[in-house]
Amino acid sequence: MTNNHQERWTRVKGRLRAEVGEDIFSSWFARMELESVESETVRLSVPTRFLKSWIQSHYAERVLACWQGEEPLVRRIDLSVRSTMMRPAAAATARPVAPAAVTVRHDPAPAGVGIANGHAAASATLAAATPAAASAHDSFGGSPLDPRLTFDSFVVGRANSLAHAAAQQVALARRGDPVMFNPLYVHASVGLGKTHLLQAIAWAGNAGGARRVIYLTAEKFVYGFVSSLRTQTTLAFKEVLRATDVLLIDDLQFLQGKSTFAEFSHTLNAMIDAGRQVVVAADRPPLDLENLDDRVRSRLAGGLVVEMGSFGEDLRLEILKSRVAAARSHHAAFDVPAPVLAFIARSVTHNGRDLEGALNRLLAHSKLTGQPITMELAEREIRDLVRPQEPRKVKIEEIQRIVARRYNVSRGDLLSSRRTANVVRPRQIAMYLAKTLTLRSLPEIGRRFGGRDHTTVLHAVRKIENLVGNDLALAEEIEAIKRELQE
Ligand SMILES: Nc1ncnc2c1ncn2[C@@H]1O[C@H](COP(=O)(O)OP(=O)(O)OP(=O)(O)O)[C@@H](O)[C@H]1O
Repeated sequence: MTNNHQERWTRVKGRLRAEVGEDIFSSWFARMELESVESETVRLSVPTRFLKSWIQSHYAERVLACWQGEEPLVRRIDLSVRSTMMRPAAAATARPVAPAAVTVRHDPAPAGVGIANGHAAASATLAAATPAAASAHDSFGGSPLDPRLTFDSFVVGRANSLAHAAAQQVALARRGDPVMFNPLYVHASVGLGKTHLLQAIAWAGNAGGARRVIYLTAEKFVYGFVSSLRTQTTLAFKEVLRATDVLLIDDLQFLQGKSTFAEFSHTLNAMIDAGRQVVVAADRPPLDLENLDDRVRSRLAGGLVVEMGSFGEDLRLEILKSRVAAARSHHAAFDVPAPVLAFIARSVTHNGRDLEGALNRLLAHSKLTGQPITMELAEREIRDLVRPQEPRKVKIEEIQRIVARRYNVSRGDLLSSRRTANVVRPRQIAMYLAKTLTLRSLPEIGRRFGGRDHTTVLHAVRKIENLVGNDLALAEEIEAIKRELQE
């Protein structure tokens, strides 16, 4: 590599620094090095996989554009993770890492509105995301962490206060402290903050460096296990997992494969028995996880199970305000009038992701046109995010309770093996409603009705379907139960 290349690299870094600001530059690019320049390809390296994937997903185009600003012929940036084994000199001349106190903020590009301190109380005790914590986490083989997802940026409201408090407790515990809830199981529908909360625990838990906290998506757990089987290093994989103080598993509903379940079950048991903390997030309660065997399911249900409910309007408004504040730290001209924020909080009711999407559109508009955000503009921009009210989600237990009450039997009767006519018909109606009003499969419904076979459920569903076609009174009765369940 020539001096010429190095000089160019210095200028490219200057451009990058000017574009993203000193904080972001020192957090993400300070340890990036030029490896070589070969005709149209520039090869760069970073020390960790986490840095690589973060830069690739958030700054790839920007790095390329900065190179092209210096050298128009460059077409491709090839980013690799450099091995410290191969380059001992690199360690000796290591550049200063960004100071631990730097709060990493997200690139202010329209695609991502950063998040500001939404919950001031947490910030005094829980450290913010730092590259140091990220690379520690990365070296344990965890899934990539998003520096925006910290306790600081997690807004607390009625829907999530219990989950938040439990998560903080886990994050603040010290090695050797008695484990209070194990496992901590958090469930919520899509986009209500499960990943945010788990990653906040990972950032805060790893910040002090005293404990080993690993965040893994279920997908990564499967991948880690399968690839360790392939390379015959399963023992090493197990050892890494079992040597962690806190294991965070996200999206458990995606866990796949019989041997992976067995491995998950061993890991869970080994960790809990050794007094180490496990935190699991999923989109449904443990009892509804159809793929797991009963022992794992009951072990998961045996700790603290917390549901995060849907956001109320107040919480939505607070989340929006905190995001506007974060965006303003990059783009000071971004001002969303209070009535517009109130309108979004009232209309975009679905989840955190839609709220983020709504604000991103307004931010993009503000950046690209420089025009003020008006109510008219907001109504136009977020029209497709305003969804009609979805019918309330119905739980199988509720169906059983309401059907039992209406037909004057007990819920226990519905689950029992009794076959008297006064119990058989309500049981069939309840199974029919479970199939038509929930997304549960036939085997799952069978299990929830006292461990019955799926063919029994199928028979019940068909039976009631036939009856309602001919029996008006029964059809009306079932409609009334449905209305009661949807209220
Ligand atoms: N309480 C909160 N405070 C601030 N932002 C939140 C909160 N809850 C959710 N969000 C934001 O909403 C978006 C979606 O959240 P997240 O990815 O954590 O949801 P999830 O429950 O894990 O969803 P999925 O089931 O799809 O995995 C993220 O941008 C997240 O930061």
